[in-house]
Amino acid sequence: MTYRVVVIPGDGIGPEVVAAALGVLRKAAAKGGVNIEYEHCLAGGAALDQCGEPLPAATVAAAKAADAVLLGAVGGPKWDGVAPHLRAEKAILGLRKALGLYANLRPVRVWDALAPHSPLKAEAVAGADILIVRELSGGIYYGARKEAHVADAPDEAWDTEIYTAPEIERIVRVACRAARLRRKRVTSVDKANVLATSRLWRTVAERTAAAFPDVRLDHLYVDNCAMQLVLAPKNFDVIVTGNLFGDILSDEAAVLAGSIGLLPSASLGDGPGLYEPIHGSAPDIAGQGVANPIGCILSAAMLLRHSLDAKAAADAIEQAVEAVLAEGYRTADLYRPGLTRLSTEEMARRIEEEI
Ligand SMILES: NC(=O)c1ccc[n+]([C@@H]2O[C@H](COP(=O)([O-])OP(=O)(O)OC[C@H]3O[C@@H](n4cnc5c(N)ncnc54)[C@H](O)[C@@H]3O)[C@@H](O)[C@H]2O)c1
Ligand SMILES: CC(C)[C@H](C(=O)O)[C@@H](O)C(=O)O
Ligand SMILES: [Mg+2]
Repeated sequence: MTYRVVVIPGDGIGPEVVAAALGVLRKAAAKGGVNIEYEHCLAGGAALDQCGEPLPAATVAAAKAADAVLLGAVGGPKWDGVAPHLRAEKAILGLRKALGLYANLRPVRVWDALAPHSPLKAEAVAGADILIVRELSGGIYYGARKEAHVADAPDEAWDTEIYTAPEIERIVRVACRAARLRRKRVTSVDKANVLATSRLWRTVAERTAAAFPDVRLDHLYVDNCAMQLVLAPKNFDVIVTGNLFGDILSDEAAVLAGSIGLLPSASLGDGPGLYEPIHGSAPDIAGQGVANPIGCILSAAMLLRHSLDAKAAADAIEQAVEAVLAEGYRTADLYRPGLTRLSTEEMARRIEEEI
């Protein structure tokens, strides 16, 4: 059979890391006998420039009809002044909603070769291996808001956080199932000392996890979690949390790994999955060929594993990344004297060769 993958390069470093990841994906798929047809689509600022809207209907239709979507990143200062409904970031939020992607898996793995790169103590981060399970289709991202174009000088704005019990149940189930395949611990993160949504979250998390007696559930307030993540990252196995807290904690956790350019993600629902690095369009380094493509490359590995049932090809990519890092190859974000510095494209080619 032939799988269909929609490719959305997006903006800034998006097209650079997606080109790199596609080379690696093609190599791993060819070696593993996985047939893939690719269709390139527009979203974000690139779509706004070409079609006048950040998420064209054709992109949504193609994504819905595909087996999976690989996305780079969207947004950037060029489009920051547009009306709220035209913001490039709306493309991501719209796509997640249209595809019903409620479970965002953000694995944070500290590769042995990179522990010394962390600004934290190498012995504190070495071996840390955390899976952040972020609720992706609800919460404050999608609640009602009062919003006006800043150009109209509004004097008030608000956002609303809503969570329902079924939304919380299904994401906690995802976390518990994932924990069963790992170290059987789930930390649910909320702000239940202040927020009503968090108090519901905590109650429903307890109730849901009771059906997984082999999994140990504990709770942390998000402010404490932010601190514990950098103090004692090895105490975490699976973290399950809401949309906004998951967004923030995953960028923080990238510091453990050494660079945000390393972290992949899978966004899953009942249809095609969306795979993207957790970083943004990095306008400060776009166009220089220095972006770290590994987050996007590992997202392609997650795509193979979760949407194309191609575990061996996914493993091959992850092993190649580990080997290339162990051999001392680094993009600019992780470069140190004595190691070998590679461009975005060179890093991708090195990983392809390793496969
Ligand atoms: N999924 C997405 O498309 C997504 C995610 C986050 C941010 N954004 C958008 O991206 C734009 C820029 O956001 P930001 O600057 O806050 O976050 P960012 O993640 O783009 O960049 C933060 C910092 O990390 C660095 N960085 C990011 N990716 C890197 C990589 N692969 N290799 C090396 N360094 C890397 C950047 O150079 C920058 O210094 C904004 O418009 C934002 O809304 C999009
Ligand atoms: C671009 C933005 C909408 C997005 C989010 O907040 O979900 C990003 O930060 C992410 O982490 O994927
Ligand atoms: Mg983010």
